[in-house]
Amino acid sequence: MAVIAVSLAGRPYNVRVQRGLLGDIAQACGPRLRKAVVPIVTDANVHAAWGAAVEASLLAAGKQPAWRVLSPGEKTKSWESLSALVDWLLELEVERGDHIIALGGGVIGDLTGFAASILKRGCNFIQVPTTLLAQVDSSVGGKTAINTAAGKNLVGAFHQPSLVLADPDALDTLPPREVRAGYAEVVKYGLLGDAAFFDWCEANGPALLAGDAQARETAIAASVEAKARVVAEDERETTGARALLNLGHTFGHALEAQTGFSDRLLHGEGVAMGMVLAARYSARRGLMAAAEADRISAHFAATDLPHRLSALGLNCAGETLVQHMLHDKKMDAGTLPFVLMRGIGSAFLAKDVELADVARFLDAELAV
Ligand SMILES: NC(=O)c1ccc[n+]([C@@H]2O[C@H](COP(=O)([O-])OP(=O)(O)OC[C@H]3O[C@@H](n4cnc5c(N)ncnc54)[C@H](O)[C@@H]3O)[C@@H](O)[C@H]2O)c1
Ligand SMILES: O=C(O)C(=O)C[C@@H](O)[C@H](O)[C@H](O)COP(=O)(O)O
Ligand SMILES: [Zn+2]
Repeated sequence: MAVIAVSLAGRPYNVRVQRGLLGDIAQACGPRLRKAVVPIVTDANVHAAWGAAVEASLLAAGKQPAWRVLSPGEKTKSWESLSALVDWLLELEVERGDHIIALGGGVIGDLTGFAASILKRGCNFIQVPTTLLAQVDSSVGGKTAINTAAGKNLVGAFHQPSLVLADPDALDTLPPREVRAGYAEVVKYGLLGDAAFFDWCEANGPALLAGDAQARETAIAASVEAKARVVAEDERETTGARALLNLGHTFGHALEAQTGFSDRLLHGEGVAMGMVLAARYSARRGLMAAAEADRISAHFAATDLPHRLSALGLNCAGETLVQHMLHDKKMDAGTLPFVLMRGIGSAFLAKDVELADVARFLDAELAV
């Protein structure tokens, strides 16, 4: 069990990592659930797996869950879902001081957090992440968003939850492919700033993916601690510190867009591929030893995550991927800063990257 504080001036909150939390959710939320009716947003898979346990806990505490069960998948992060969700919350007469519960993966957390941010100019919400990705990354830090036709997370807000409840047992029902996708974001913390944690991933990643409870808890707590530190330093991604959490994402989001935000490539899979590309591009520019980039690629090969661009079957040119990148939120006065690496554990923001060079690099990667 771990409790990690996200230290934001005036709005600190805790992330509780504890087995069995889902069956004890009413207790864990405590007086935050101040009314008899508790709005819970989830998706159909999560509801089928964990709805009964959550409902039993609430009923035992004299609460009545009001369920909003959405379609699983990235396409649910849309204007349509947002609009319908906000209308539903208004019908429920949710007040600013109430807490909306987001029970699910990053899709549910991002959408519900965004709805909470705009409802009555800002309502409380509690993140109850049920995927590895959401437990190690998306439930913490307050980035909320939907996708639009132009790209990924292009409409959203910074809106922090008031509590995060991460139950590692929730991962028992998560499909292995989703566990692997979430694991990519775990590895990210090692690559961006903690070489020893990457060593830990190499040694323990396979056990984690095989279901080792101790490895999971260790990875979740270490990841949340790393993210909480960065978020406390640069909540709104203004100083450059938080931008490092975007390692692999400029490439990854372009790949997600090119594959139509579909099951062809999950977010975490795109990030794994994107981190390999960031490493290989860093090596190409002489910033990082090629052997280090190969080591990253080998770890994703060993954990069955994407590591070769040509294997994705994209059937497009590098320039097409670069066009997607032009929508990246890091774009600044016509230039796009890239998170590159000087080595494993040493990511930095490079502001001198030429997109034409990135397109040539991607053409070469698409060809091997
Ligand atoms: N806000 C952030 O800081 C941040 C960080 C990383 C990723 N994200 C976003 O998160 C999203 C990806 O999140 P995700 O990988 O959690 O995907 P997801 O929310 O789509 O969940 C993955 C799949 O697992 C199912 N599922 C969830 N929990 C389950 C459980 N316990 N048992 C069985 N099935 C379960 C879901 O129904 C879905 O089919 C992307 O949109 C990404 O952009 C946001
Ligand atoms: O919390 C952050 O900051 C991150 O960048 C975490 C990422 O894993 C996450 O996918 C985030 O949503 C990407 O942010 P974006 O600003 O590029 O949409
Ligand atoms: Zn991500």
